[in-house]
Amino acid sequence: MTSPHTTDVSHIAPREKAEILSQALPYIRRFHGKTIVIKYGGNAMTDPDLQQDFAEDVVLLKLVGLNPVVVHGGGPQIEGALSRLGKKGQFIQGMRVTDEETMEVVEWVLAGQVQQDIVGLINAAGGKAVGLTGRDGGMIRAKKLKMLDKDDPAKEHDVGQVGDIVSIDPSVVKALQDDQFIPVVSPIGFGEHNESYNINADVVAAKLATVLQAEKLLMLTNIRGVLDKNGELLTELTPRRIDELVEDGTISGGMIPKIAGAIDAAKSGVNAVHIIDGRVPHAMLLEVLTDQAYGTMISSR
Ligand SMILES: Nc1ncnc2c1ncn2[C@@H]1O[C@H](COP(=O)(O)OP(=O)(O)O)[C@@H](O)[C@H]1O
Ligand SMILES: CC(=O)N[C@@H](CCC(=O)OP(=O)(O)O)C(=O)O
Repeated sequence: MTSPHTTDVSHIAPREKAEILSQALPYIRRFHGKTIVIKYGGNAMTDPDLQQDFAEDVVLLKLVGLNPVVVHGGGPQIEGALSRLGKKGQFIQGMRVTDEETMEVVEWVLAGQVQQDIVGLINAAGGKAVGLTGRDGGMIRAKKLKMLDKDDPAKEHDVGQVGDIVSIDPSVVKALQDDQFIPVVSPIGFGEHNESYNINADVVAAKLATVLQAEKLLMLTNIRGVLDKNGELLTELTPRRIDELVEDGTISGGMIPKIAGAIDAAKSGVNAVHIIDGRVPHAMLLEVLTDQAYGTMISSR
């Protein structure tokens, strides 16, 4: 019997199943030993069945010889915790304005709850996940983000303890990978005086992919990819086209830091950068192990 969320494949004959599996071989060979950074967005992780699929896919990729590194978000989960405290999140250009109390909530929700949920699911699926924040192993050094208004650069917004990445030392991630662990990273950095910073998870994923010289960066979100003004999926985007779409307001909100991170990673040598729909079961396997193109691919030029 299949579990309620699993697609029923009992009608497929064993020979056909074997054929389907064997078609993954060229991809497994191509990506064997390569690092794949997966940004798991807070909006993509709201369905428990999809979460389980996600964890199983991460384990499968690891067991066939790839090196997945998960960077998770948790925007909606932070929002839920804030509202229980009677607070409402405020965003400027896709970044959460983070006062001291909000920072405490962010650390607690991301590192204490979301990260540990993902670690538990991956471990239950047969992997060996280890949760980390940017503090662990001195991984993510940050400073206060200076945010200039996008329309009037003379104007500055105070977004509180939002971090701008100063440097990433990936040695702890590499050490874990070498020992067959799957790192699960929360987007929290530390400053000169040991203060914590809230960093957008897309920004962390993109920078980590660059520093690790990852083969791929997959950003799983709650939408088909980047859409144009008419709601049509844009399957490939260049930096120039992206500038136009941000300029005319087609790209807004949480898509701004995502697309900015995606361009940075593509320009810095990450071979393939994709924004894909995390609501599609096994979105990651489809993208990595089949020739099917999904979502939006961001090119470097
Ligand atoms: N042009 C666009 N195409 C697609 N999504 C967009 C666009 N502009 C803004 N968005 C918004 O960006 C959201 C994805 O960003 P975000 O909510 O931060 O997701 P995540 O939690 O996965 O990081 C979409 O759900 C959509 O509301
Ligand atoms: C500075 C900033 O905005 N940090 C984000 C961190 C979590 C995140 O990025 O979550 P998603 O990937 O689900 O959007 C926040 O506080 O919501």
